[in-house]
Formats: sequence, structure tokens, C-alpha cells
Amino acid sequence: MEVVRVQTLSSFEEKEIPEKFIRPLNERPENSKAIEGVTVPVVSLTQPHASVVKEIDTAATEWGFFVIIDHGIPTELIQRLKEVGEMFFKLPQIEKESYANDPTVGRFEGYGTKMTKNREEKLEWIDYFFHVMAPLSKVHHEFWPKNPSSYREVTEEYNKEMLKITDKILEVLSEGLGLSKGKGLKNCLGEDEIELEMKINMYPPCPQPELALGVEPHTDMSAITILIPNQVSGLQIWKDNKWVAVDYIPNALYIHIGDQIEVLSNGKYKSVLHRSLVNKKETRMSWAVFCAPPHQTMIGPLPELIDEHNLPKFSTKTYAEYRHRKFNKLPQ
Ligand SMILES: O=C(O)CCC(=O)C(=O)O
Ligand SMILES: [Fe+2]
Repeated sequence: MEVVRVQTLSSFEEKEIPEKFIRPLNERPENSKAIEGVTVPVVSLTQPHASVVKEIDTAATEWGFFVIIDHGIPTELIQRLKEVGEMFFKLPQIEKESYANDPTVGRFEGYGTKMTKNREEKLEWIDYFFHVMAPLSKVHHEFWPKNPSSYREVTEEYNKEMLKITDKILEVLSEGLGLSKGKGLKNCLGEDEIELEMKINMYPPCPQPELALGVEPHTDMSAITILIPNQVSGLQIWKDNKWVAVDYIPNALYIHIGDQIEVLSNGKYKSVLHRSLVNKKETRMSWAVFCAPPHQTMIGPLPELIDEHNLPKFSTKTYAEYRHRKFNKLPQ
């Protein structure tokens, strides 16, 4: 299927963007500016455990979002991850196209760009590369970039770090919810079958950034998402009916609470609404790792959190069913 890549459009250096990218008035960044003077929670993992639990519990409850610093992932590894991703997007177009995905036939892995389902639907100023990273039984290495040749080694190393950090975050959130040991969130999300997916987002320069969006407002379907951006800012999160811009902190991990944790926690932890903006001069990139349960896992409010005063706020269904409804914009 023929798709025009945003990177290709950007390279034409036109003054105006195609109509398909122009957002409705209320969505345009020029009409929905972020508020000044508000910053997102930043949590250091080297402080005493009880403080980590308390700060993350508050952030997940009030924001559904927080930034982690002092996480122990080597700076050099993050640097290499960024380099191999940047190198992939600098390959000749024809080479990138050999990895093209096709969501219309259920092939999500590979090189992609949003396609529209109907006439009104708007496009996003972004290309991406998406693939499964864990568990090994679900990985298709043939879909991963072969060029640069170090892509696989670097990504596998990063995957190990992501497995460790998701364990840590899920443990801390479980403690925040008061769950008993051994019956925490990881247990509900498939234990060692928990899935990690890598999405490299690439937002090329946009001639009219005030009219477009890189990613439209959405919540992630995942349990949690662990994102690192490049130095070009653009991520905004929705808090108290306002957009809050997230500043760049070198080597930090940007943690989004996704829909599955919101459901499991019966709404105590919020799935954060977020969007990303683009800009005129610079290419923004981000590396999002979605941590999600296997598709057949049943997800619903945890029985420990339900009593006569706390009735279930969400229905229980498989993650596959949840995804199907979300993709097709059906009520959950
Ligand atoms: O690039 C970003 O900062 C956000 C990307 C995002 O929200 C996503 O890939 O789900
Ligand atoms: Fe997202």
C-alpha cells in the first residue's frame, strides 16, 4: 500500500502543510497553549524506598505521569539507542520502505505512518518504527532494522534495562495500591509473559507547527509506557483541564500510566492524556516502550480494591478485546 511519509513531505520544503494535517480549530496548538509555570513530578530512584513509593503514588494518582531520574541505566546505552534510531531514519527512503508495515492487514510491526480510516480523520506529523522487544517468544527479529548493524545488539541491551525498570515501577505502584506481595500488578499483567514493544517516533520539521500535531491527544492502551525523547521538546500532558509542557531532562525516563493500570487500580491511578507538538526547524524523536499484558489476559478492577464503598468503575475483559474496542473507537 502506497503511503506518503511525513519525512518525505518535510523534505519538499513547502511553505504550507497539506489540508489533511490541519487540525480542527480547538485542537490547534495556537489555540490550546500550555500553561506557564507548572512542572511535572520528577522522582529520583536513589532516595529512600518509602519516599520513592510515596512520590510515585502521588504522581500516578494526581498526574498519571512522572519523570524518573537516577534510574541506573547507563547514559552511554541511552546515547547508543538514540544513535541507532537516528541512523535508521537517515537511510535512503527505498531502504526504509522495505520495512513498511500494513496495519490494514494486521501487520503492525515495521516502518509506519498513520493512514486515515475516513474522510474527516486528520493525519499526524510523524513517522515511526514499531516492533515487539519482549518476551523472546513473540519477537520477530526479521522485522527489526538490519541497518545500522548494531541496532539489534543495542536494542537487546536496552530491553534488559526496560525489563528491570518495569519490574521496579510495577512493584512500587503495587505497594502504593497496598497489594500483597506476590499478587501485585506484574502478576496481573502476565508475569514473565509481559510484553514490551518499542516505538521509535520521528517528527520531521513542519512548516506550520501551529496548525498541526505530532501525535493527537490520546491515552496509551498499555499498562505503563517508558519514554525517552531527544533534546527537542514537544510532549504535553493534560492536567486539571490544561496542557502542561514537559521539559527535556537529559537521560530521564518519562513514565506514562496507561489504560490497563487505570483499570486494574479501579481509577486510583490515572491514564494520562497526552499529545506531542512539532516545530519548524528541528527533528524531534522519542523512543516509547509500551509495557502491556499478553492479549488473552483478563484485565479488570482488582478484587482487593473493591468493596461496598468502592464499586468497580470499569468492566473486565481481555486485553485483546480492549484493543479492538479502542482501535475501532467503540465504548469500553
Ligand atoms: O513523542 C512523544 O513524546 C509522545 C509519543 C506518544 O505519545 C506515543 O508514541 O504514544
Ligand atoms: Fe502516547
